[in-house]
Amino acid sequence: MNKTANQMLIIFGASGDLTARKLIPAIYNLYKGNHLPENFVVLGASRSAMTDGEFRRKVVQESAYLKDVISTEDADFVSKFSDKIFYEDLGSDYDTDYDLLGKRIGDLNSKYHTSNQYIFYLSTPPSLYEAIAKNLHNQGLTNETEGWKRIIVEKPFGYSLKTAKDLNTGLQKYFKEKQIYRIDHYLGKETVQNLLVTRFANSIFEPLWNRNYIHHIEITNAETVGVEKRGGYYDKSGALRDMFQSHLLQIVSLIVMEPPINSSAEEIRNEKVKALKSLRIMTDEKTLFDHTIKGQYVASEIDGEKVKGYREEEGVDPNSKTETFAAIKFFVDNWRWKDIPFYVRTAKRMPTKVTEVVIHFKTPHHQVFKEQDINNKDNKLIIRIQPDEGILLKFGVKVPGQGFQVERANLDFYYSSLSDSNIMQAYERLLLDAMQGDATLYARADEVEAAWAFVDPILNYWENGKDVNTYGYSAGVWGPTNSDDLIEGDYTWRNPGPHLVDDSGFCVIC
Ligand SMILES: NC(=O)C1=CN([C@@H]2O[C@H](COP(=O)(O)OP(=O)(O)OC[C@H]3O[C@@H](n4cnc5c(N)ncnc54)[C@H](OP(=O)(O)O)[C@@H]3O)[C@@H](O)[C@H]2O)C=CC1
Ligand SMILES: O=C1O[C@H](COP(=O)(O)O)[C@@H](O)[C@H](O)[C@H]1O
Repeated sequence: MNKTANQMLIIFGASGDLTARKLIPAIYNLYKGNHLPENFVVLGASRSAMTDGEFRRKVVQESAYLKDVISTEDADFVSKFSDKIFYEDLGSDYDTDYDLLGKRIGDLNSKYHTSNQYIFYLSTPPSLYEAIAKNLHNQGLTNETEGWKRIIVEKPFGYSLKTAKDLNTGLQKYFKEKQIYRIDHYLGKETVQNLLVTRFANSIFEPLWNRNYIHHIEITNAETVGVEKRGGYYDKSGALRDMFQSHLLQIVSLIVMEPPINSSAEEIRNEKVKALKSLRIMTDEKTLFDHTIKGQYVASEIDGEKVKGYREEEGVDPNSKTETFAAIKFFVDNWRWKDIPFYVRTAKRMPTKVTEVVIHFKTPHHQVFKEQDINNKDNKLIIRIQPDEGILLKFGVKVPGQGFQVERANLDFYYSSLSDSNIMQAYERLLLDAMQGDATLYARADEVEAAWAFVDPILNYWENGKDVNTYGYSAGVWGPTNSDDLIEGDYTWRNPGPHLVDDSGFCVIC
């Protein structure tokens, strides 16, 4: 394991939700797991007026996200952790001079020996990224003559291809690309990283991982929750920008990519960029009409409880056409994947929370056993990203008795069965990587732009095209009924339950 050097983490937008809900709990767990260096401090910065003590109380002692954890800890231990946290009020906006902030960073650096090594974490609206970068630069805080400097930026990284390019250009005026870490918390999930290992550390899958053996690929990302308190943000974003452009295209790139020559950040990211660039961009309205479906949840009852429709949510325009369901069919124009359809859907207010990838293999080219029905014909490899993380291979076995009746059996692996199943949460893993200077699990500028290049025409069509429908679906079902029509042939979406293997699943033949 790499050693983590002395450093300071400076969080902008520190008064916000992400800092309290994800960042400070992640840092706490890293501290507890002994992953932080001896000389390490966190400095929160935002416009809200707070003292160090008030900020510590907000994000540690009184934090709803740490309360349960710290209640079981020794008070001294918690207090030692709190002592590493500081706060600086930025004044009325993020684009004034940073003299006071610069001085505070300098003072903390001298007192706590953080070796002029700084990570700036931008947990603010993206419209502030360039101004923050410029002001840091003006303070000499981007200069690496003494100690490295890194900047982590949160999603959404852009609103379109153009805005993503503008953001890249804006940041690159003040930071070199190697200093910029674009976070995508799905890349911090063990099971997403395991896509690389499953493919490239085994010789049994890769020979089959192509158009000769794979019939189609299906990815489902479903959440039971609605937009919760983020209606204002979500209504301007929608499922395609919120989940598909970032997290799901990251997963797609790991499935599509060619083997990298080694596991370095640059080699892996080079292959991911090539993969994203090979997605066939849909330009004509007919293809966009046939291959994309958008939907929106309407009021319904789930388990006897009334659930609001999307348009009734706080912060949402009552006439909104923003999608809470998106399903896209697309092709990949390269040697490996020619003509193999990919189906990806993401949605809120689904029956269960699940993210999984299903690789559907082709049926044997000659049918020896005629009794096999369509659902039992194809071998499937199901890679469960969350929850009940694991992998399931479905294959045909003979039903005992006369004749050759074929049924499906399961070969399964669960992460929970590993002896060291203490899986680091995504933000912990990603923060630790950035602290150690490993950008493998962060998106590079060209990667983000390639993803936007694919998504932009769909968004343009959905926003301005002819005959675009936003189909309603009741909260608690698997989206608009016509979303099954997207899938070619006799196939439908696999609508999974909360567990990798469903109720009938643990028997050998099922
Ligand atoms: N919360 C989450 O689960 C996730 C968040 N993100 C991203 O992380 C970033 C931060 O998110 P989150 O903490 O939820 O956001 P919040 O709105 O809760 O916090 C952002 C902070 O930024 C400061 N701020 C400055 N200008 C503005 C402005 N115009 N509008 C709102 N806040 C402003 C505010 O602090 P002050 O007024 O004190 O300066 C605020 O506390 C965003 O880019 C978001 O998209 C990404 C994934 C998940
Ligand atoms: O980035 C986001 O992700 C969450 C889903 O994350 P998960 O780790 O719980 O799968 C989603 O709810 C949110 O809308 C989106 O902004």
